Amino acid sequence: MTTTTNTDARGGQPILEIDGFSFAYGETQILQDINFTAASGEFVCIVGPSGAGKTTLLQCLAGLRRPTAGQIRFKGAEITSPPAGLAVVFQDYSRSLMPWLSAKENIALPLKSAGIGKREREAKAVAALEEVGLAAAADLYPWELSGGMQQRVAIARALAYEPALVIMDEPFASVDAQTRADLEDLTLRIKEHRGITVILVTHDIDEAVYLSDRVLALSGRPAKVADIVEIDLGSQRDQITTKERHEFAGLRSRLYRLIRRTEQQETVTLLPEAH
Ligand SMILES: Nc1ncnc2c1ncn2[C@@H]1O[C@H](COP(=O)(O)OP(=O)(O)OP(=O)(O)O)[C@@H](O)[C@H]1O
Repeated sequence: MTTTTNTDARGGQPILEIDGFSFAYGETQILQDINFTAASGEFVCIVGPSGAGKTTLLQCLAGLRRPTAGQIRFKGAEITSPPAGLAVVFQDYSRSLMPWLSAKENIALPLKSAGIGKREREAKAVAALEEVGLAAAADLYPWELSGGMQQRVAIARALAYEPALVIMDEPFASVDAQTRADLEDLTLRIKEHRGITVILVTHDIDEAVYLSDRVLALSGRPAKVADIVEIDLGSQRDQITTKERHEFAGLRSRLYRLIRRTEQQETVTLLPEAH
C-alpha cells in the first residue's frame, strides 16, 4: 500500500487522487492519463460521450477494477480493493436490492458483513431510512415501492455505512423527471448535512451543472480529461431559480460544446475515405 502527503486545491488532504490513471480492456485503451483530485466535501460530476469509459473509471474508483497504469488513492492510500469508507450507488436499483428482503433488511445486510451487531444494524437502517424520507416504508419489500422509493432505499443503504465518499453511476436515469429532481435535491441535502464527498456519473449536462462544485469532462478515444469546469453557483441550489441564472446557461453550453466536439470528431473518424 502506498501513501502520500499531497494537498488539494483548498490546501487540505484530498480525499481522492487520480494520478496518471489509464485503463485498457485487453488491447483496447479506454482511458488515458487521467489526473484529478477531489477535495473532502466536494460534489463532482463526471460527464462524457457514451462509451468514453465513465463506468469503467467509477469501477476503478470503487476498487472493483485495477488501473493498467497510474494510481488511485483514497485518503492517501492506494485503492487495490473496495476500501472501507466508500459506498457505491448504481443506476439499476431493481437489481441492486434483494427482492426477498424488506427495505430495512436490505440496508442492514451489508452492515452485518461489516461486523456490526443486530441492534445497531437495525438502528442505523431506521435512521438512514428517515434521512431519505422513507421511515414509513421500513417493512415494505422492493416490489411494493416505486422506482424512486427503491433508489432512496439504495441511497439509504449507502448512507447507513457512514461513508466519507459516495460514488454514484447514473443513479437517477431510470426515474421520471419530477422524481429525478427530488432525488437530486435529496442527494444535495445529504451531502451538505453529512459533509461527505460525492462523485456522480451522469449523461445529463443540466444535472451535472445543477449538482456539482466541479465537473470532470472526458473526451476522445481513448478518453482523456477534456476540461475540469468549476461550477460557481453557490452552495444553495434550487431547481427553478438556479436553472434560470445566466451563469447556469453559460456553464451548460460550455459542457455541451465539449461533449459535442468529441462526438463530431468521432463521426469524422468513422467516415470512410473519399476516392
Ligand atoms: N468488461 C468489458 N470488456 C471489454 N470492453 C468493455 C467492458 N466494459 C466496457 N467495455 C467497453 O469499454 C468502453 C467504455 O465503457 P463504459 O461502460 O465504461 O463507458 P461509459 O462512458 O460508462 O458508457 P455509457 O455512457 O454508454 O454508459 C466501451 O467501449 C465498452 O464497450
